[in-house]
Amino acid sequence: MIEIDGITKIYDGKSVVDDVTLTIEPHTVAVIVGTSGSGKTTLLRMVNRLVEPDAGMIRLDGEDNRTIPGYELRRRIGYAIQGHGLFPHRTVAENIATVPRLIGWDKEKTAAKVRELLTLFQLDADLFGPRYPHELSGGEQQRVGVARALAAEPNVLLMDEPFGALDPIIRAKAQDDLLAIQKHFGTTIILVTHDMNEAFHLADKIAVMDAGRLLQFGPPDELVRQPATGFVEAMVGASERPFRLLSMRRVSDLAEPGSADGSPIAATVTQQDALAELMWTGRSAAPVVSSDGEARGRVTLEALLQRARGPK
Ligand SMILES: Nc1ncnc2c1ncn2[C@@H]1O[C@H](COP(=O)(O)OP(=O)(O)OP(=O)(O)O)[C@@H](O)[C@H]1O
Repeated sequence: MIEIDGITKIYDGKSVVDDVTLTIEPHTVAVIVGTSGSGKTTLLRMVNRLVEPDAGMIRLDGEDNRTIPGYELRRRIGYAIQGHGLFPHRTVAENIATVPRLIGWDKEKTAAKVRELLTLFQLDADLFGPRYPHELSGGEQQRVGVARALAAEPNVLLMDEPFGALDPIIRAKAQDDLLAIQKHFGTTIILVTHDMNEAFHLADKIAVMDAGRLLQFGPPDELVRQPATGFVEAMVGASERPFRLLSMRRVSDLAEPGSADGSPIAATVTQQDALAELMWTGRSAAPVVSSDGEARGRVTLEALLQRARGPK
C-alpha cells in the first residue's frame, strides 16, 4: 500500500503539488491525469524520492519512505519514463541487469531474471539480449525499458508517460502487455499519462490533478457518474458526450470581450480543439483572432467547460 499523506512541493514560492492525499491499494493501477504543469511528474517522483517534499509524508506498506535507504528504494520501486531512458552503450541484457547488479545479485540469478523478463515481453532472449538499443524498434525499446524497471522484482512501478512515444496500435498492445505483466507479478503501479483513453484502459483508480491540487481520486466509472468538479467532468468525458458537443461548434460562438495572455486561438477552430489547447498549455483563457488576424476578444476555460456540460 502507498499512502500519500498531505504532500506538498514548493518551487519558487509556488505549491506545484499542494497538500495531496491519496492511498493506493496493493496490486492496483492508479493513473494520474491532469493539465500540463499540474504537478503529476513531481508527485510521482516524490514516491521514490527523486524529489523531496516540503511537507507531508509518503508511506510504503506503513514505512515512511524517508527512512528507507536509497538502494532499498531502488529495489522496491521500479521507474519507467517516456522514451525509455535506455543506456545506449549497454546491451539490452546489460540494461535490464542494471538494478540487480547495483544491489548485488549474482550473475546466474541476474541472467535468469533477464531471460525471464525478455521472454515475458515476447522478445527472444538469445536474439535481443546482446543487441544495443539502437538496433531495436521503438516498441521493442519501450518493452525493454519496462522490463528493466521490473528487473529487481519491485513491489511498486512508477511510470511517467511510458507509452507516449508509441503510435496508437503499438500503444494499445503495450498497454495490454503491461496489464498482463501487472497481474503476473502483482505489482502496484502509478502511471502518469495525458491520454484519457489510456487512463480508462489501465486504471483501477484515476487521480485528476489541476494546478497542484488533487480534484478527485476514484474508479473510472465514479469519475464519469459523479465528477467532483466541472474540470473533472470535462477531463474524463474526453471520448464522450461533452467533447462531441464541443467538436460541433467553433470558438467564434464563445468569444467574449476581453484579453488573455499567450498565443491566440483562431476563431474558426472547434471548441474541442480550443479546450485541448487550454488544457495542454495550462491556461484559463486565450485570445481569439479571426482568419485575417484581427482580435476577436478571448475564450475562457470556464465558458468551454460550461458548453461541454451541455444545455441546461
Ligand atoms: N526542478 C524544478 N524547479 C522549478 N520548478 C519546477 C521543477 N520541476 C517542476 N517544476 C514546475 O512545477 C510544475 C509542475 O511540474 P510537473 O512536471 O510536475 O507537471 P506535470 O503535470 O507532470 O506536467 P506535464 O504534463 O507537462 O509533464 C511546473 O510548473 C514546473 O515548471
